[in-house]
Order: sequence, then C-alpha cells, then structure tokens
Amino acid sequence: MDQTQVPKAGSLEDLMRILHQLFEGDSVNVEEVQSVMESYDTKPQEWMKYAKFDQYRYTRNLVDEGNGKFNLMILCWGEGHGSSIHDHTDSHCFMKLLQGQLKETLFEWPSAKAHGDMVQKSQRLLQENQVAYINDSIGLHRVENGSHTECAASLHLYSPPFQACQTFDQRTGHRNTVKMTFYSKRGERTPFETTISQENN
Ligand SMILES: N[C@@H](CS(=O)O)C(=O)O
Ligand SMILES: [Fe+2]
Repeated sequence: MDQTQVPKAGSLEDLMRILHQLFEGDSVNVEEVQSVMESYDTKPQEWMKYAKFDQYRYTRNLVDEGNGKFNLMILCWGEGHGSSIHDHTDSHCFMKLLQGQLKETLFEWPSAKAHGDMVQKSQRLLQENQVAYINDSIGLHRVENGSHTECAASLHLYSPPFQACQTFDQRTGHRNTVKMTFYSKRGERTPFETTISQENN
C-alpha cells in the first residue's frame, strides 16, 4: 500500500480503530503504521486522561492492548526526565510526540569483547507530531526530555507487546534485564505494589 492510500486519523479514537485494522494480519508494514500515526494531529483533550506525570521519573500509561497484537501507551516525561540506554526485546517500536520535544540518542550494540564507552551513532530532537521508529536491528536508544521548563508526552506502539527489556551502562556496555510496568491503565492509576519494580529510568 503506498502512502496516499493510508487513511488519515482524525482523532485518537480514530487512530486506534485504524491501528486495529493494520495489525489484524500477521505482518507489520512499518511505513504504513508510521504514516497513519503521523497523520493524527495531536489534541491534548483527547489524551489528557491517560497522561499521568510523576515528579521523579517518566511514566508509562497503557491506553490500549491492541487485541493482543500491540500495546499502545502514553509516556509522560517531566522536566529533565530520561530513559536508560535500552533495547526493545525484538519488537517494533513507534514513538509519536504528542507534546513538547524529546531527544533521541542512538547507540550501537556493545560487542562481546568491548570495554569502555558505548558507541553513539546519532542524535535528533523529535518535534510535536513527528513519529520515530526503532527496532533491535537498528540499535539501542536513550530518550530524554532535555527541557527544564516544559514537560513532554509521547505515544508509543510496541508490537508484539513486551514486559521486559535490557538496559545498558553507557560507560561499560554492561547490561541488565528490567521489568517494565504501567503507572496507569486506561486512565486508572495502577496500585502501588505493581509499579515499584519499574527501573528503566
Ligand atoms: N522504550 C521505552 C521508552 S523510550 O525511552 O523509548 C519504554 O517503553 O519505556
Ligand atoms: Fe525505547
């Protein structure tokens, strides 16, 4: 399907409906998903109920479980918040800026024998409505809200869904597996006990 045939998402609800259609089958067309996510013009009143911020670290807020095919979530980044360098557990990762700006830094996978600093490949500043894509064959990344005055929010789609990833120490390349949790689900704050293990930030 070429880009002109991809429907425009007029609202977040509409975007979710189209995403369900695009993920009905067994294969994922990355360009298609990226352009439909780009076609949604962010409207804070449509996603505000999911956007729950924390004072100390970025939060992951589940919006939709995509019929088991994908997880759609809104990540809320307070001033200066960022993630560790991490992978995406062999899934597709789409990330759309809903508000503010986020800095994405790409890194190479550390080689088995590597010592010292991890190799940085590129860096870019993602702007409102822009959609970034990454998977493990592209590399690893770190995402940061570099602003000390503005918060940021981003819409992430992961397919297939995953509950753990690897984080990496920038100085040594050493890795850890961390469990990923939700700060809220469908607008409801998750009970405290289940969010305590969140460690990717
Ligand atoms: N992949 C990260 C967010 S990001 O830094 O891309 C997560 O799901 O928590
Ligand atoms: Fe990520």
